[in-house]
Amino acid sequence: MKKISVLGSTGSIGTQTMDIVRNKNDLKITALAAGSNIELLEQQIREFRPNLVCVFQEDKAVLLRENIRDLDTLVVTGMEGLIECATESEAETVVTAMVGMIGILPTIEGIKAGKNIALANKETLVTAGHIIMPLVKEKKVSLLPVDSEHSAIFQALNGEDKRYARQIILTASGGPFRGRELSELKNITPGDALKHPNWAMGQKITIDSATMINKGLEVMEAAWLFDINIDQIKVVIHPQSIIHSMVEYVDGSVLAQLGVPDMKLPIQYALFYPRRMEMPEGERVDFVKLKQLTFEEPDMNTFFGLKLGYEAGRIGGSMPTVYNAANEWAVARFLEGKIRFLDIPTLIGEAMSHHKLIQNPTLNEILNTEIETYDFVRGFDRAGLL
Ligand SMILES: NC(=O)C1=CN([C@@H]2O[C@H](COP(=O)(O)OP(=O)(O)OC[C@H]3O[C@@H](n4cnc5c(N)ncnc54)[C@H](OP(=O)(O)O)[C@@H]3O)[C@@H](O)[C@H]2O)C=CC1
Ligand SMILES: CC(=O)[C@@H](O)[C@H](O)COP(=O)(O)O
Ligand SMILES: [Mn+2]
Repeated sequence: MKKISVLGSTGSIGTQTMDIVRNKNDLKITALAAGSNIELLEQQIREFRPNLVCVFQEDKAVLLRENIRDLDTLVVTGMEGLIECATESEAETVVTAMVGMIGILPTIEGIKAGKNIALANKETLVTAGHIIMPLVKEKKVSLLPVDSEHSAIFQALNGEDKRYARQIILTASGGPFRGRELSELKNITPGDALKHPNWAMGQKITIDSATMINKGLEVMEAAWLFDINIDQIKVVIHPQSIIHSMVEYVDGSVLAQLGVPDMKLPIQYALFYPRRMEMPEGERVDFVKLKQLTFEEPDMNTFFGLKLGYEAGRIGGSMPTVYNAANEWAVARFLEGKIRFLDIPTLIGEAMSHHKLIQNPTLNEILNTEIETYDFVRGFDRAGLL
């Protein structure tokens, strides 16, 4: 029986993780964490009976404590509470499925406590990969990707000598605006951008897919996970999202992982690796029905957020934090209807140009860079410069 803690249990990855736990006898939940959705969290607590839960928002934690006073589950709150869930004594693996840089500290503390990590929260690795990857080695824990592309790359590298990998081919759906010109993206609404062609996901990552900033983040995530140079990672548009990514080797051989677009497979693979578990109710790839798989070059002029992602990754240091923090701020404002779609990559570019690079930032410097970037983009917006 594997015991797991799920941070972000009420979200898209979190609820799919709970579906897997529900269908398998060999997983037990020991801790759960969420931001504020105590209604769903209470249902999860009553079903899975964890020892510990965290609700980040303090007033909601007070309410939840009251609502589950008939149970033994302990309710904690805030960043301390998230860290308690990440380090819960019985948990062997922590599923990091929170959205955003809030995941950095709990992930680091989980690793320090000897927990294996099933990583969905890509923002953590993008901003603090230089701290997390050496720590994973030092603590001899595993960090397995949940992100579909990175799970595919992991599978395509499995059993191979990585020195023979010539490049990683990271596939991208292209999002709902694939093929559009820059001028056609001016009046995009949140409703338009939330219609991903293939994947049902949380709002933030769905907007990131529409701007292709998700792919910029994923290029940096892959560089950390597979210890490979940014320029050995090539993004290719594959609108069907059936090939989840590929590795090309020096002899010209290309290994790919394919599957229907369903996150249950990479989540389950990360939880049970190296075992492959039955996915009984899962849909299968039917090549005859599919008929064709197609590929295109990404349009980095229209989707200039992706170009900025490569730039941030090449520069390194604190620049990926600026890229990520400006994006987190801008996506939240776009969803509130406060800024326009193209303001998202514009703000990232402005924040990157303004930033004074820190080469090898400490954790505090990363968190300060996040705050400074928020201040900068907020000020840029307030000054009417957008
Ligand atoms: N969805 C997907 O298919 C994929 C997602 N990812 C990555 O996985 C991560 C999660 O994405 P997704 O599941 O879509 O996101 P969702 O928005 O659906 O879920 C986010 C989760 O994080 C929780 N959360 C937010 N803020 C806090 C906080 N301060 N403290 C504790 N918990 C918090 C939310 O709780 P609450 O509900 O209470 O607000 C919710 O449980 C992201 O990094 C994303 O990029 C990667 C690949 C695919
Ligand atoms: C499911 C998953 O891993 C997402 O990151 C997905 O890849 C988003 O699709 P895009 O390829 O459109 O960014
Ligand atoms: Mn992905």
